[in-house]
Amino acid sequence: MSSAHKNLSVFNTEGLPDISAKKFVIVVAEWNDEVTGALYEGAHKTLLEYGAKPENIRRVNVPGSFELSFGSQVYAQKPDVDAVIAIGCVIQGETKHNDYINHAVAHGLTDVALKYNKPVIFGVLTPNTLQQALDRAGGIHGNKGDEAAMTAIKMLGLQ
Ligand SMILES: Nc1c(NC[C@H](O)[C@H](O)[C@H](O)CO)[nH]c(=O)[nH]c1=O
Ligand SMILES: CC(=O)[C@@H](O)COP(=O)(O)O
Repeated sequence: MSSAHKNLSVFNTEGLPDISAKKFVIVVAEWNDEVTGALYEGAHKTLLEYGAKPENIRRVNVPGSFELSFGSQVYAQKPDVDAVIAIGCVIQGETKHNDYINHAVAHGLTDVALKYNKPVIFGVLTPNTLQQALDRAGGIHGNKGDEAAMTAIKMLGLQ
């Protein structure tokens, strides 16, 4: 189902775990920072809204989305980190570069989550245009950052 038919900021909030003692790291790609900044704000706001403490949320920047996997691993390996949220926006260009980045990040983040047995969330937009990104970073389709944060919360409820 596309974001046009399921708003990214609307979710079922029944049965959520207590995250008041949970520690989160949000790794943010600096490329397309107009978009990634809005995604970060959405994720940060959502974590606070559902019970995380401000002092338990840390932001870390990396140059681009390709670096999200390594940046996430640096923090996922820390015993006191409960979940990592990776934030990025990879906009299609003239070449296939975006495809290589997107596939690398998707696989890389999955590998980190499985290696360190903790949630590592794919909060990466992969739009064709900047407008599609803006529509999903607090625009008409909601905020992917909200969704990424809620996903982290729900995955912590599995443990
Ligand atoms: N074009 C985008 C990039 N490109 C940069 C890569 O992510 C990476 O930093 C570089 O290839 C060096 O390893 N990154 C994005 O996040 N978004 C883009 O649209
Ligand atoms: C995803 C990218 O790195 C992209 O912005 C690069 O653009 P291009 O494919 O036109 O070189």
